[in-house]
Parts: sequence; structure tokens; C-alpha cells
Amino acid sequence: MMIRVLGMMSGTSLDGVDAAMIETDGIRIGGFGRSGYRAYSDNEAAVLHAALGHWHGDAGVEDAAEISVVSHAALAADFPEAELIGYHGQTLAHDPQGRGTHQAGDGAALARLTDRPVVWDFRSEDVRQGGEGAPLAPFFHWACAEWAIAQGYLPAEPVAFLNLGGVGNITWTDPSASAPEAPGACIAFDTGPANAPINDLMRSRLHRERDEGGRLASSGQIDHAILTEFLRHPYFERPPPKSLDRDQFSGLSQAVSHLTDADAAATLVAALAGSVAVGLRWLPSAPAVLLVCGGGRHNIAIMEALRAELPTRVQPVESAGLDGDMLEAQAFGWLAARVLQGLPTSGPMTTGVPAPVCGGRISHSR
Ligand SMILES: Nc1ncnc2c1ncn2[C@@H]1O[C@H](COP(=O)(O)OP(=O)(O)OP(=O)(O)O)[C@@H](O)[C@H]1O
Ligand SMILES: CC(=O)N[C@H]1[C@@H]2OC[C@@H](O2)[C@@H](O)[C@@H]1O[C@H](C)C(=O)O
Repeated sequence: MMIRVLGMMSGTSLDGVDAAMIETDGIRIGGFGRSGYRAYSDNEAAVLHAALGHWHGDAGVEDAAEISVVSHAALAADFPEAELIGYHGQTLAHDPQGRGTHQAGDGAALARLTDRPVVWDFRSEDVRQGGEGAPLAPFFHWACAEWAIAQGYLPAEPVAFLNLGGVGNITWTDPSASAPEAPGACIAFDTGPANAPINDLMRSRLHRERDEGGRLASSGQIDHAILTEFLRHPYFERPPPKSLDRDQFSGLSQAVSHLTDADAAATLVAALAGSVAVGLRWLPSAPAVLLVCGGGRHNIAIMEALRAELPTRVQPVESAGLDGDMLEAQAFGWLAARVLQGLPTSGPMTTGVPAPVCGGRISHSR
């Protein structure tokens, strides 16, 4: 049965909360609906930044969780039509082989505040069973590919999605597979740092949130020595599945610290594109087209660098009829519907969990 779900996502770039309606039975996409966005205030963003890298019980984490719940509840109030809410929470720390994964926020509190059932804590069970806990959008990418083919936007062949948020992640998917957890349906992994180091550079040096349109990076020169050293990182040699914490590559920010603003931004963009290029070797076949979603596709310097570096057509995901700013929010709506049905949300080829797993907790409104 198709239901109307509100998916809500606040990603690692810490800019705010995305919300999007999706109609789904947890397998197929029936249709997309309205969407909304609530930016974090400067004060909220400062509290969240201060809590990065922290775990349950640490100082500042309660405040971060409360900001997450309250901001999601305020945004959800604009969507009375939602029968179910998928709530990702704010990732503060991610160390799947060590302490686990930490998304701040309380789905039970959100269910009470919104008077709707909420599916949340999507990643913990996967980690508990030995997976990376990320990326989780890949199964949704399979459904998107199937939808885009049915709508006539894409030919019926494997396609790849590149999400450029704070961190980058790529999915190769074969939409002819019977289910996203079927062997060979999806291969996915985090590619490397994406917008997070660029935002951090802009914040610390220029007190701006981002490099609008990539203008600063476009005016700079790449430092090739730094780029070469960065691409020697063992992460790129490691076969997938693999996932990253937001600040796992903090050495890159340090490496560009002596460069001019423009050269530092240009080098961070080149590092992003280079990490995607070296990641392509892990895909089963070269995709005819790479569909780019996430905020990074608004950065022209990034799109140009990808087009220069990759042996494949690079297009914003809008070319497949999809909304690249809302894809992750939609993903957590679709995944919430899956959890309600007990269907898998990740598997060996997306998170490395030994067998497909249904993650996520369900909290009812009363
Ligand atoms: N117009 C723009 N020009 C340049 N960069 C932009 C623009 N719009 C968005 N971005 C970049 O994209 C980021 C937001 O991307 P997105 O919302 O996909 O990330 P996220 O969901 O927070 O992260 P993640 O996918 O890692 O969880 C911004 O912080 C900024 O760096
Ligand atoms: C732990 C965590 O929140 N990871 C995020 C982050 O942002 C991008 C990349 O790193 C991806 O692994 C994941 O988000 C997307 C939505 C995912 O799970 O597919």
C-alpha cells in the first residue's frame, strides 16, 4: 500500500534541515510531493559544530539533540498530510569499527511533538551487525533509477549517483535487479571529503557559509603536490564498502592552510574530484552517466572539475527528473516506509553488513 511519508535530513554540512514528501510502499516510488527547508540559526549551527565528534553522554550533546528535535518538529508542522515521518537525526560522530555511529536526536520526542509515527536511528542496527552504517541512500537510488526509467528520463541500464554533501558518496545501481538487496543491485561507498572542508575554509577565513557557485575556487590554482599527497591516503586503496566521518580528512584542511584563499579552495575542489575519479575503479562497470545530487552540484568549480577528471558523462540529477536538493530527505522517507514493512535498508554491498538488515526504530505518537 502506498503511503505519504515525510523524509527529513540534516546532513554533515550542518546548514539546516531538508524535508520532502514521498509516496511509496517502501519498494516503488509512487510520486514526489512538496518539500521544505529550515536553516539552522547561527547559534544553532555553533552548538552543533561544538558537538561534532562527541558521543552520547558527552557535554553539549543534549543541546544538539534538542536543537535537532525542535527544528524538525517546526518544519514537520508544515506537512500535515504526512502519515509517517522518517527522521535521520544529526550525525555528530561516525566510527563504525570503534565507538559506533551517533545521530543526535530523539525520534520518540519528535513523534510526540508531531503526533505522527516516526522512524529514526537508521544506522545503529547495521553497525551492531558489523556494517559501516553508511551510506544508506543507495537502496533508494535503486528505486530512483527504476522510477526515472519508467518516466522515460533514463535508458534501462546501470547508472551511478554521486551525492556531494559534507562528505561524498557514490552508488552504482542496476535497476533491472529484482530488489535493492539482491546481489549485484547496488555497490556504494563514501568517496571522500566533499563540501565540509570547503565550508570550513570559508567559515574560518572569510566568515561565510560556503563558496557561492564555486567562484572563489574558480579563481584559484591547484596545488598539485598537496593533491598528489592527499590521493595517496590509504582510504582510496581500500575496496568498498567503506564510510567516512565528517572530519576524517582534517589533514587536508591543514595541508592547504598556508595557501591563499582561492588556491586553497581550488585545491579542495580538486581533491574532491580526484577522490571520485580514483573511486570509480571500484564500480562493476563504467556508468554511462553520473548523476550528481547534493549541494555540491551548485558549485560550478566542482562540476567542471568532475567533468574534466571523469571518463563519464556528469550531469545534475535533475536530468533524470529528480530533485538533487531533496534526494536525501526523500531517501529517509522511503527508508522509513521500508522499516515499517520490515524490509532491508542496507546490505553487504552498501554497508558491508554480513546480510541485508532492516535498520531503524519506530516510535509511535502515543
Ligand atoms: N549555491 C551553492 N554554491 C556553492 N556551494 C553550495 C551551494 N549550494 C549548496 N552548496 C554546498 O552544498 C552544501 C549542502 O549540501 P547538502 O545539503 O547536500 O549537504 P548535507 O546533506 O548537509 O550533507 P551530507 O550529504 O554529507 O549528509 C552546502 O553546505 C555548500 O557547501
Ligand atoms: C554517518 C553519516 O551520517 N554519513 C552521511 C555522510 O554524508 C554523506 C556520506 O557521509 C554518507 O555516508 C551519509 O549520508 C548519506 C545520506 C547516506 O547515508 O547515504
